[in-house]
Amino acid sequence: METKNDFQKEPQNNSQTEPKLSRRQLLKMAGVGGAGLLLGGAGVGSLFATGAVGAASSTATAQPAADILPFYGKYQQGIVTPQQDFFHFAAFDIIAKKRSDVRALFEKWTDAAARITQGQPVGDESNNQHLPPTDTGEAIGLTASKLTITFGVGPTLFTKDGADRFGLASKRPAPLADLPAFSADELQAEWCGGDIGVQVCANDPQVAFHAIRNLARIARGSAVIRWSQAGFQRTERAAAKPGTARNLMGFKDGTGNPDVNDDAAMNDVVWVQPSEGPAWMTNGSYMIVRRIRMRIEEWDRSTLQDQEATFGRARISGAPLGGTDEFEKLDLDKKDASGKPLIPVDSHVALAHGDGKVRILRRSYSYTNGIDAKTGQLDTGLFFVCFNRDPRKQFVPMQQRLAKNDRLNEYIVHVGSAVFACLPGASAGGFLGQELF
Ligand SMILES: C=CC1=C(C)c2cc3[nH]c(cc4nc(cc5[nH]c(cc1n2)c(C)c5CCC(=O)O)C(CCC(=O)O)=C4C)c(C)c3C=C
Ligand SMILES: [Fe+2]
Repeated sequence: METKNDFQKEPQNNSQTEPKLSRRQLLKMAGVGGAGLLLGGAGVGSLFATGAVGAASSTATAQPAADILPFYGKYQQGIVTPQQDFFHFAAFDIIAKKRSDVRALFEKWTDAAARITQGQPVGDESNNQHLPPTDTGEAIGLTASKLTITFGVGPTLFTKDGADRFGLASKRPAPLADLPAFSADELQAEWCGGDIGVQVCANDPQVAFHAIRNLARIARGSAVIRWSQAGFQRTERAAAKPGTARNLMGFKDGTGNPDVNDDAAMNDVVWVQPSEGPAWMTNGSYMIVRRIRMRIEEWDRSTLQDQEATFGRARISGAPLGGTDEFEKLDLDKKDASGKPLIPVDSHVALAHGDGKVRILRRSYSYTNGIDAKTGQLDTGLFFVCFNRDPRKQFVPMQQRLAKNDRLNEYIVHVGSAVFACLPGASAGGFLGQELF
């Protein structure tokens, strides 16, 4: 596919008769660093063109195949992909007015994402001394680091304040509804919503940041970042043994996830099926993100017994209480000698598990954002991410149970929330959202 972002466009006019402006003035006029780059305009374009110098020095980095995940395919990467070490999430709001502009943005984003996930710079290299570099450069010399970029569209892309902004209202799938308010919510507007959600994961934090930064740069004039959050888990290198990562409360987090290698389970839990409609969402998935702050100062003062009863699992092994192995079946009927359930009925796993019939795929990361200036407490927690086929039947009832009775609520507070319909994968030559826009 040949789509060029605004940084790749070559000047279109070589006239030498334009008034002389300093390079700095030209860059400002052109809105450099943003999509306002009016290179088609005669004056700016011509002067830039006359200044092209220098032989292009390659920024290509030899890429070990093991560090590259394919971009094109039936599904988007970053959903059933084994979890990478670092994460960067950005919610964007569209400022463009026309559906064709949104479509053009997705064409450009697809092209950029297809390149950077393969360890290539955004767009073709250019050594034009009078233009900003096409790529921002901080990933030069770095491997692709299993970079994945997963795009989703939020309910407000379809209707906002009752208005059918882009003529897409009739295409909104019913499961892409605003989440209901949950009883324990303390949501803050600055961590909520977004017309588009972009999840970036990689085994290097700079590679992940580079992706978000360049997508935002390409979007300038069409979309702006509404909020963003970086996240992490332990790196594979730091782990003495491979295994489930721990969250910031010190517990293994992810044990009870369905097996991402089990296609039947993924079709049941994650992927929107052809029968479910609309067609543009087949092989997509709904992504819920919740920014959940942990009151870790309180948590760190609670006893081990209380901590284990809160989750219903042992801290060190990760086994269900009363068991010995992390992956043994969760048996909520097991009782102690006095007839009391070994896994408390109000523990996190008991409530999340329910009858075990409704599942979600979690893909969360820890986050830390310095301190809360008002309280002096750490602003840290879990950036909860999950994928499901229909949030109304999966995430929502589960979170309703948790919000009402979960012992964990004493130590956490949900401050951010958003829901996105993650598009199906794109095929080479096509672009993400092609069926929608
Ligand atoms: C609505 C969905 C869920 C939210 C929100 C949530 C928040 C949350 N979870 C932990 C830590 C753990 N969760 C664990 C298990 C678990 N959690 C959910 C769902 C939500 N969690 C599910 C579906 C499950 C699995 C239940 C099962 O069937 O076994 C565990 C235990 C280990 C594991 O299975 O991953 C931990 C630990 C935190 C800290 C948190 C919010 C900050
Ligand atoms: Fe959980």
